[in-house]
Amino acid sequence: MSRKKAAKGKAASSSPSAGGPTGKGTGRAARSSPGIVQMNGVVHPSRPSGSSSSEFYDIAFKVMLVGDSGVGKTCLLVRFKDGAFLAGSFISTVGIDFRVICLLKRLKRNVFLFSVITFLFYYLQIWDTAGQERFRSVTHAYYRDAHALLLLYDVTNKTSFDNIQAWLTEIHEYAQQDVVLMLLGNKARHCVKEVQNEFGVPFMETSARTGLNVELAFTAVAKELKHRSMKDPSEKFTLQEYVNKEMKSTSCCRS
Ligand SMILES: Nc1nc2c(ncn2[C@@H]2O[C@H](COP(=O)(O)OP(=O)(O)OP(=O)(O)O)[C@@H](O)[C@H]2O)c(=O)[nH]1
Repeated sequence: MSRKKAAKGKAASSSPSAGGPTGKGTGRAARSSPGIVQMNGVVHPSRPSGSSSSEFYDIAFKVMLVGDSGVGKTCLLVRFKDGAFLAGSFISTVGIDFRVICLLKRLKRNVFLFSVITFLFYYLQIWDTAGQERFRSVTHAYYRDAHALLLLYDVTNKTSFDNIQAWLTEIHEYAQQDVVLMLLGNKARHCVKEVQNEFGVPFMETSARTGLNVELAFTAVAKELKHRSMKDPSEKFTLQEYVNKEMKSTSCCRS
């Protein structure tokens, strides 16, 4: 169990399969009562009451946060899940931990003369890994069934940037070939509208401290995963284009 999480009373897991549901349509297994989804001790609001279950379906994806120790993986996850910044002394993650986050998408369809609103639930099972070298063999085991990887570096720490290539090599070796990959430059101090990167993977800057682009990073990955799972070739979606468009349309200069 992660010391960091233990200190904060969060659940942790010790085996790659202990996380429960991943993959399309399996996110319902741990629902305990109407309105509540409980997965490994983490409780989330469920579907709106009074709605027919046939109107809904769930998709669960396993997303992993990887990158050097101290780049802000845990803080990014906490910012996304709780909307707060973990300030204070830095306690490194030990091993691996995960949290389940429910994203709700409102879909409007026209059926005859009526507009039908349905809700699509995505369960993102987000795994926070230890960045320290000594835990690398443990985290490799979890890459295999990850649907998406968010690779973080710290924009204020050149070594963490220099290590990206090594991380990419590792990812190509252990993760699935079609894994969704996104590079995040965390601890950004300014609003960055659009940045190119030399690694040929979708990229954006984030700040767990201010919240800059944090939600966008996760929702963009969820959208890409959803798009792939729908297998609808008529619907074109490009992760980098989506991110660039969203960044242009939002006023993100908050740091
Ligand atoms: N200024 C700033 N500091 C940050 C940001 N994100 C994280 N930090 C700080 O960076 C330090 C490391 O953050 P963590 O989230 O614990 O780093 P980690 O990547 O999970 O580290 P490991 O668990 O060792 O892999 C902490 O002191 C955080 O407060 C950010 O966006 N801006």
